[in-house]
Amino acid sequence: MAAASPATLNEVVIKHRSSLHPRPDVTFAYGTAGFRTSADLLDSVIFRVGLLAALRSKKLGGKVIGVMVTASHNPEKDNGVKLVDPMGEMLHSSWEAYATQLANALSAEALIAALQQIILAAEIDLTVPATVVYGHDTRPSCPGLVKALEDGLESIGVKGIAAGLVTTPQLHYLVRCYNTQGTKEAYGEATLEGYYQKLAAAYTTLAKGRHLLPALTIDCANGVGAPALKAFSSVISHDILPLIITRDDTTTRGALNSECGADYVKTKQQAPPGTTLVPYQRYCSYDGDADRIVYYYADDKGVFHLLDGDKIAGLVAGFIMDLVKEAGLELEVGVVQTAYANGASTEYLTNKVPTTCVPTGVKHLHHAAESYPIGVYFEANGHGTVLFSPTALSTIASHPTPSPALANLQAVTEVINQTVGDALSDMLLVETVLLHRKWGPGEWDAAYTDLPNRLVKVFVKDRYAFSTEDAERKVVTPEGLQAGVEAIVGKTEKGRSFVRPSGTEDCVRVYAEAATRELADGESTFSRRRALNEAKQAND
Ligand SMILES: CC(=O)N[C@H]1[C@@H](OP(=O)(O)O)O[C@H](CO)[C@@H](O)[C@@H]1O
Ligand SMILES: [Mg+2]
Repeated sequence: MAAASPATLNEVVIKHRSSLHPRPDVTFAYGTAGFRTSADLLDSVIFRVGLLAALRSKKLGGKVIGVMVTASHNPEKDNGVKLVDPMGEMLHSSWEAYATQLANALSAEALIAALQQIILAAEIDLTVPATVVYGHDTRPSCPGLVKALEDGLESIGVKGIAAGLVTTPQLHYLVRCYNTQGTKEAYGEATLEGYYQKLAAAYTTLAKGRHLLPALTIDCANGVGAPALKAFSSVISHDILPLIITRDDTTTRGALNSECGADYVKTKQQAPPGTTLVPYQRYCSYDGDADRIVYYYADDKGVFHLLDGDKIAGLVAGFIMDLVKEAGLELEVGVVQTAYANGASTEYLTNKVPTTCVPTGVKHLHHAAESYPIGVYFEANGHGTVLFSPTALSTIASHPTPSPALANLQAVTEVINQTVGDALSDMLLVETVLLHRKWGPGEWDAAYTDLPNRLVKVFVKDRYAFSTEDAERKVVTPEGLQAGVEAIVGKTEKGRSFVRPSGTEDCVRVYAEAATRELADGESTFSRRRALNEAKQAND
């Protein structure tokens, strides 16, 4: 057992170390994706995140807390950091304000005062030993920022466990493994090798006796997904999972997320330039930290088709429902989406399963999915996973009648990363369903046709002038804007449009969909103009 820590902060050490990580003249906010901005502004923030992670671990009785240094799909010059709570979930929202408070403390003295306030407010016993595991993506700014994090940890007397280069979902996996080892909820071995072996074993079970699909081509966004996927493919037989790994250049400066990756493909609705799509072959793209995935293919006319998070949710939910039924179990499957889910997907899903719509951000989806025995959640952009409740897991494990469906369901619980969306693990689940259904991308896509849609950014003076309700589907302020949007939507066939402030960028997002491309474009133009007009008045 680790020795107890001193009951007070070593203020001299913290002040001195903090002076080595001076704060720039910028206001920071811990948002939907933690702190994320230009990498050259983050040194002080990450030093302070080290302090906060240690406090969080102490608060939770010494449970292992995770810190991931990444800026996901952002350009290479950016970076970011987020904290991971003990079961591999996002930092509890009640602590986001503490993170913001520490990041914005103006001086070393103010930092100490902020720490003391948090210790008091959260009733933290400093004598509890803390453990923090941390990892990073492939950005060139990571080594320096990780050093700042280690300085933060050391200055509060915490050693930390370096996980090194990892995907975001691998870090979440490790955190959960550390905190559950030796218990009946043991999630796996707390090593990358353990992660790869767990997924490989589950997929091997699921693929057994099935006819192989042609190779899947993966665009790794020139990010950390590339080394992870290579490590994974070395532990699984190529005969079971033939892969063609592309966009795997993690050394050329500027290559990360540049004209490739899940965000590029989803936003541009096209394959990365230079990719020749062979009709009806499967392609997928990860994002820069490999927690998102989208699939796509070309039909025989060469037309591009996107199979995004909504399509994955539909595919996966249908498959799991069938397995549950075949295994003779009674477990409800529910799907969680956000307002960005294509209206056609929502219509398709609500006819089959209970669905919930929640505000943008994984923490909202994850939380809502926990209320179902089996909760499938996906953002349209490809971030999502499947959660099995403890009751569902024990029902599956203890079911008295063995069957292939039961064995497959059990393997699905292992192949899917239940801590957070995981491109690699989601990919294995999609491949599983296609194998079992004997489907190519065309058959998968046939479930429903997406309504044409448009997502645009609107730059306003103050995005905080925009507030929403009804899971962000209605804008409350600026006043009058919602009425304007509704007037346009009312006149549009299958029209739907909403306006909300982004939680990660300094802009307002406008989404519109309609029966035809022309109508969707027109609707988005009107909504955008209305948003600009109302914002002008609200911001003046
Ligand atoms: C429309 C869209 O894709 N929004 C993204 C984006 O959030 P915004 O609040 O829209 O900036 O970043 C989030 C964090 O990565 C992600 O969860 C979300 O889906
Ligand atoms: Mg990501």
